[in-house]
Amino acid sequence: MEFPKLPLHSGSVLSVVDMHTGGEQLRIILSGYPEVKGDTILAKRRYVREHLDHLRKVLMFEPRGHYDMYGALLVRSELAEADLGVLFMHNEGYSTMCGHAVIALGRFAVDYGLIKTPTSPETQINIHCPCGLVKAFTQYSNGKTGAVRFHSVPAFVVSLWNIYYIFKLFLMNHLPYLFYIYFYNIIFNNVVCTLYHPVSEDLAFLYGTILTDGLVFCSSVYVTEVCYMGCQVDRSPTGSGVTARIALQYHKGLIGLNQTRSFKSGATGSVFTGKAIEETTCGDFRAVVVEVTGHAHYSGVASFIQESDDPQSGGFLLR
Ligand SMILES: O=C(O)[C@H]1NCC[C@@H]1O
Repeated sequence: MEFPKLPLHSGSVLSVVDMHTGGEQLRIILSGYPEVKGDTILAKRRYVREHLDHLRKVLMFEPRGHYDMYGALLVRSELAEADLGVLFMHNEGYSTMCGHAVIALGRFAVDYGLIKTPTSPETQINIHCPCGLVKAFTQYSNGKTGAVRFHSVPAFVVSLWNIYYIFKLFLMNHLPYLFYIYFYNIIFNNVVCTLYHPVSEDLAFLYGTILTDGLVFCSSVYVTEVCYMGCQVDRSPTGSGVTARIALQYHKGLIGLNQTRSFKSGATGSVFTGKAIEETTCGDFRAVVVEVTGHAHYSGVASFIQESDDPQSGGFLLR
């Protein structure tokens, strides 16, 4: 059956590539955004929050997205060693680190030619995130990209570049979605503390809560649940959450350098691995660099439009 061609739409078109990492969606914006101003990545993050937030809602909210949608906007980085800069977005605003997005972008950067001469068996991609420079390494052979591992920014206890609360609750797999939302609300409404970050005030906020199965003493597969900002539930084991858990386990002496642990998402069963690879510092804190590995896949390509007479074209959320 042949369909007639749609008439041309007026207004701006936002083009995207959709991927997912262990089930967690990433919408990568290809075109349609105006120039993002700012001399640094953190200034650019402030700029999009102040001037372009309507576009985040168009792409993250319904009817084009949904409550748990996640997005990445590629921007120029001020760092000479960066191959690309990225701003992350979700239902509430703009996060500072996102591991599942870095894993997806590791493939995307090679497949979409952002890296001019990819190397085998791995290609390094330096991704400038708001939290700092994250090095991704993408498996690449015979023109095909595969698994991606990345080296985090320094992670430390009691706070992290992305700040997480970690709870041991001896959870069973696959608890109802509403349970996580309920738990998240209890934590976020009752935990009160002042957070400090040695590098930038922009990074001093509570990013998420992690519910764990409590299996810290053995190396079997863990269950990790994350209810993060805006009460979204991550479908993947959460790259920054794995970073936080490895940093905590290293800090407690439960693991040594280069000891790999596996983390399974309680939501979907997808797995990331993580290990501490180097001791370092962040301000006065003793910190570690963590390597996280996972797989991402493509799920779609789309062009989104807003019709001028559509009262809901700016997006809305339903839970
Ligand atoms: O993998 C991660 O780090 C992220 N996934 C969604 C929320 C977190 O930033």
